[in-house]
Amino acid sequence: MYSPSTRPQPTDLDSNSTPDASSGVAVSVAALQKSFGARRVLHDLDLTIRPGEFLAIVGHSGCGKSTLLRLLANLDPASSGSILLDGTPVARQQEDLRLMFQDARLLPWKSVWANVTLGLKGSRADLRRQALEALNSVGLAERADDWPGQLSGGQRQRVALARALIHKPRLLLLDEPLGALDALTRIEMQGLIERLWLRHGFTAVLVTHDVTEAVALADRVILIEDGAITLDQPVALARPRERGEPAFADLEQTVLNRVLRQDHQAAPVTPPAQPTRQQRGDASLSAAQWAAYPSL
Ligand SMILES: Nc1ncnc2c1ncn2[C@@H]1O[C@H](COP(=O)(O)OP(=O)(O)OP(=O)(O)O)[C@@H](O)[C@H]1O
Repeated sequence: MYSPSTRPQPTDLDSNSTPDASSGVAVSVAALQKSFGARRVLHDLDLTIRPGEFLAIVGHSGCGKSTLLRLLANLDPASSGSILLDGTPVARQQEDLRLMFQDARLLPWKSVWANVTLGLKGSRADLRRQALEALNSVGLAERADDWPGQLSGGQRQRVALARALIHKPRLLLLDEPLGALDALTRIEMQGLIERLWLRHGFTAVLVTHDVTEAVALADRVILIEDGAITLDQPVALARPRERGEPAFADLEQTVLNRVLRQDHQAAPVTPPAQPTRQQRGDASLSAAQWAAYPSL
């Protein structure tokens, strides 16, 4: 086990490691606001991320997690406020960051290795060498000449990860990248992302619905609620983290309780009128089932 402050040296992880373990970018967000027409999604959001930090963002659907990520990536303009990467407006730091989404977004008519080197310039031999190196770091070098359609969902996400990392980003933005994967593949991918983050030292921002995933990976978990950050929870657990350990479970519960409390504090909503049995056309329900209808 190693603590967050004593990252393993690259050579502890594998022989292809990049030596710089502190190459992440500092992110500084101040008084950030974003509205879509009359709908105000983010308001007066302040956030500082340390170089090399792993931050997870959780929150209810529609709270503005992806919106914040898109602003950090400069894909959308903020309504007001500022986003600085190492003190420079994000618009001028595009080369420093890469994004990864829930779907791998690979070009189906290009081979796996050609997908990985998209946007890179160089001789074919050099690009292929770089692609093989990147694919090797995600355990997929032997699939370099396959087509994306021949890969599983998890393998496609590995290729997307290789495609992001080949650019040596200083900031990696992850928008629910494991959301479509089965539970086992998801845990394997979490381990891979953690190892690559430890090796390369980039700053990572992960949007996730999965509180366990957030606590497993992040140095800090923030909760967005009503357009602002309402929880900023450090996760000072040694890595790699053991999900079954009491300290892990305690933190997981702390975050989960806070997320769920939003529901209890929300303004009461008038439930829609229940349909009559006749309107629903369902005579097969037992009296007990019918009584429990709202939860069926
Ligand atoms: N381009 C857009 N135009 C109009 N409204 C938008 C646009 N993008 C996002 N929104 C709105 O902003 C709000 C936040 O959306 P966002 O995608 O950031 O939520 P989220 O927290 O990532 O949700 P989820 O967890 O479901 O992905 C939503 O109400 C959404 O409808």
